[in-house]
Amino acid sequence: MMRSFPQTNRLLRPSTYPIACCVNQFRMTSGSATSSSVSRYEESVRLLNSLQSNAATIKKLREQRENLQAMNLPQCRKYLESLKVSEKNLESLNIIHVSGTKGKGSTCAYTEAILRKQGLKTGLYTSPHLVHVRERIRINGEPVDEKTFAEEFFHGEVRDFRNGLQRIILFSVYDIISQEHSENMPAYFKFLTLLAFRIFIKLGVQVVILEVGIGGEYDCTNVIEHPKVCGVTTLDYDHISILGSKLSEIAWHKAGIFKKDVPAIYSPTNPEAEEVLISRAKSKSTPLAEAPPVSAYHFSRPISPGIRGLHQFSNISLSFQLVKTWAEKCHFPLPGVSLSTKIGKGFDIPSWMCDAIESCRWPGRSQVISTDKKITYLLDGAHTPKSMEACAEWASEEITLLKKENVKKIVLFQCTADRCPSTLIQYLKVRFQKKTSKKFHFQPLGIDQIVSCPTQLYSSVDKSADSTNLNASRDEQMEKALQCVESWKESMDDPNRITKDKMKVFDCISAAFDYIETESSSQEILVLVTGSLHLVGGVLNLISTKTHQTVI
Ligand SMILES: Nc1ncnc2c1ncn2[C@@H]1O[C@H](COP(=O)(O)OP(=O)(O)OP(=O)(O)O)[C@@H](O)[C@H]1O
Ligand SMILES: [Mg+2]
Ligand SMILES: [Mg+2]
Repeated sequence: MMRSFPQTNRLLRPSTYPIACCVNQFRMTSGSATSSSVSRYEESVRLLNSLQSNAATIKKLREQRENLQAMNLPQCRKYLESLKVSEKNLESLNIIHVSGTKGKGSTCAYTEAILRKQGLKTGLYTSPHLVHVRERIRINGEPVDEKTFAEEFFHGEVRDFRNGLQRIILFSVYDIISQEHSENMPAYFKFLTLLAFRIFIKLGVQVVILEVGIGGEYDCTNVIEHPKVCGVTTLDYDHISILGSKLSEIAWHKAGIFKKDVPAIYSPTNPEAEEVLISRAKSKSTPLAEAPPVSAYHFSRPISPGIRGLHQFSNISLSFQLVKTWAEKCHFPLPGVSLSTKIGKGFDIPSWMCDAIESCRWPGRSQVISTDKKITYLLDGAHTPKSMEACAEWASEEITLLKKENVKKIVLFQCTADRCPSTLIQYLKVRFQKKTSKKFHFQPLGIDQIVSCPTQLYSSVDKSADSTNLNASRDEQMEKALQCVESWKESMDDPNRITKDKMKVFDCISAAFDYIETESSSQEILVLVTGSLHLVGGVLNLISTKTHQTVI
């Protein structure tokens, strides 16, 4: 059924496409970098990857972090100005802005799925990607197509023959930015954020769900000044070298997205972090509420959410709050939902909303894939203490449900950036408490072997591949892989019984994947892939190319 919007609702009218352009008198199309053998899309990805900072640059930048962080937003404003993206254009996107440590992507995915169910044209901006960089920019839940991505990226041009002079007018993001800011090109994430805004505006989406990259206060998504509602998901320890090592410090950054008179809702957190959220909201005149437990809602029927795991219920509750608050602000009626319910309180969840929650797909998070090679993959991109705990709990339940208790279990694990292998890996061994018939008992995950590798897909780097990540050096990642297997051994009850053949390190994901496939020729195997979303993405990439299954 097509949905018609209230005529009076100015807010939901799609914006007009900004005619950002710059004139290049000198460049001729024949001189373009696109050759017939390289598609325009591949060329876009190669240029995008050239904006990634390599490991050595990141180290250098770290030393000047304070200054650089503060520069981020003023720079973004300059780029937007060059692109002729006005505050009004951004406001017309009716943005829902989401920060937090864990569950941002999942919360955004649920929020998007619900609003799309009501016929809205949605834009969704998330990070990181699993296989294709286009996954980060979604239109109506689907990754933006290659053509649109490439067109907005570079070599979008029209010719102007006025006054007998041929002028080429550029309108794509890379062309404009590289012409006007050649000395100061935005880095990868910043560039993608600008590109996403341009694509959303061009396609006239009616709502954008915008995931923060890192932190909030200084994140380039925070260039938006008038979101409709903000959300803060579960807080945990991550990016501590940037955000601080206390939850209260982390909360300060996350609350940086709060805006005057724009309602914000947060998932429950510890008292110190909550205090910071509340005081920052107060100083910014932000109406703030805590999302209630999922039991506060009245579901019209039992549901089986599209993203598995009990931890997802806090994300679901937050998405309900974001949707309802957004609808209220945009005067967009939600059938079966009373918009007058107070923010932070439970409300009736009609059956169409249950359908949306069930149909939501967010690969790489609590995902199960069985291949015909006698391998069951459990994939989850957990990479913080809380998410590793949630992952272990989910994996253990899944193993029981799938009746794979007695199957050989391998963990394919890597931990990246400033995260600590020994802190994270202990959760895989932890025997968590499971409640059965009013009794608690401990259930081990029963992992027999660990495999680790850098999060690089192949041993040689292809700079035009979507999966290219130059942020960490191969040597650093190999070092981390060795630490991972050692930490796993140390976490065992009897480390001396762990033999070398139970601890494998490979130089790329593909080599690790081939090893696991070979192992499965003689026995059934269950593989838990976790510790990094880049690792999970690489494995999904290999499963889909090698087994031709649709996995993302
Ligand atoms: N509410 C939660 N509590 C604990 N762990 C969670 C929660 N939601 C998601 N996770 C875990 O975090 C991982 C990443 O989920 P998701 O992509 O939703 O979060 P994110 O905040 O976008 O993460 P990233 O930092 O990678 O952008 C999942 O694989 C899952 O293990
Ligand atoms: Mg993160
Ligand atoms: Mg994310």
